[in-house]
Amino acid sequence: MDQKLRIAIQKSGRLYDDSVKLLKDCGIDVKNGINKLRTEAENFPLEIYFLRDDDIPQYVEDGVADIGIVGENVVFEKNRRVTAVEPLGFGKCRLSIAVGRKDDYTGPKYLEGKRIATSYPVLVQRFLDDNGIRAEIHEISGSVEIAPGIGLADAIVDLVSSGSTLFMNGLKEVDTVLKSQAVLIRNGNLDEVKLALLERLLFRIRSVKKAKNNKYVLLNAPNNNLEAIIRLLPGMKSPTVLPLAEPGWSSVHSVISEDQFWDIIEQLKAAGAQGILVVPIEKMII
Ligand SMILES: Nc1ncnc2c1ncn2[C@@H]1O[C@H](COP(=O)(O)OP(=O)(O)OP(=O)(O)O)[C@@H](O)[C@H]1O
Ligand SMILES: O=P(O)(O)OC[C@H]1O[C@H](OP(=O)(O)OP(=O)(O)O)[C@H](O)[C@@H]1O
Ligand SMILES: [Mg+2]
Repeated sequence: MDQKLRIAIQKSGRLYDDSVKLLKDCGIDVKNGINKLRTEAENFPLEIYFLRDDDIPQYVEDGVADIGIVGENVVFEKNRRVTAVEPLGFGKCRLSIAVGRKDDYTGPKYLEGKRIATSYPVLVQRFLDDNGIRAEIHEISGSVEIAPGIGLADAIVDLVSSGSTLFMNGLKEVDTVLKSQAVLIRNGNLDEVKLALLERLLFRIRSVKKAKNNKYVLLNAPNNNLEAIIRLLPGMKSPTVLPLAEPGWSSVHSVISEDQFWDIIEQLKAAGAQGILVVPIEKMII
């Protein structure tokens, strides 16, 4: 039987939708029957295990799964011997310290002698050690934001993205212990066949990521300023330039990265570009 790469992803929760979508965007069909914890992709040699995210680093270290998708926060907390191969750009959050809205946090020293509730005792202890602080850690597995309000702790360390959970519970974010996003991790001892499958998958993941970070741009440029406009547009090799039916004008096609996008568009307009169309890219193979 041909070997399959075994991937562990979260069964349900914050990373589930994006993990399945990433595989779909890579052209891999994942059929997840309700409550089915294991499935096989139809068009790629991939077997998918649906697990609690906390367990994924251990499964990958033990080689029960070859690769996994999990938050960096969990990878660092669990401290398993796995290799992070690719950041995935979703599940972005931060592990932050929060205290009561009226508390006067002055810096890490504020935590000296205090009680801290968290689901991340390892990362919190490391933060305390790095800052030379002694404090009492209360490990709880969820609903951490409730702890100060019910007298269980003076401060918490928990995941934050919009900050609305903290706000709803009368807390404020005062310091960040770790910034995190979902990553692809792998077992350290994959054989050649598995490594080749991983390379195929990674190639697809990188193409999908690149496409998300870039836009296809089409615009009309006056020929008398074409050189200046082309200089603003690097493109994958160089921009495509086609003559328009109207004399004196050209159609210019190119690719712009998301982070430079608005800057370049403003400069293009200033250089006389008109009818600028911006189109999402589905895959980008370089
Ligand atoms: N508010 C958030 N915004 C963005 N990403 C988040 C947020 N909260 C958590 N994450 C990321 O998603 C991961 C999974 O979060 P989730 O809350 O679903 O975990 P969980 O409750 O521990 O799930 P499980 O049942 O699998 O143990 C976290 O480890 C983190 O990497
Ligand atoms: O800053 P916010 O956008 O409010 O997000 C923060 C919340 O998100 C996560 O919980 P989640 O909603 O995933 O629930 P869970 O802890 O029950 O898994 C995290 O544990 C926080 O409680
Ligand atoms: Mg969990």
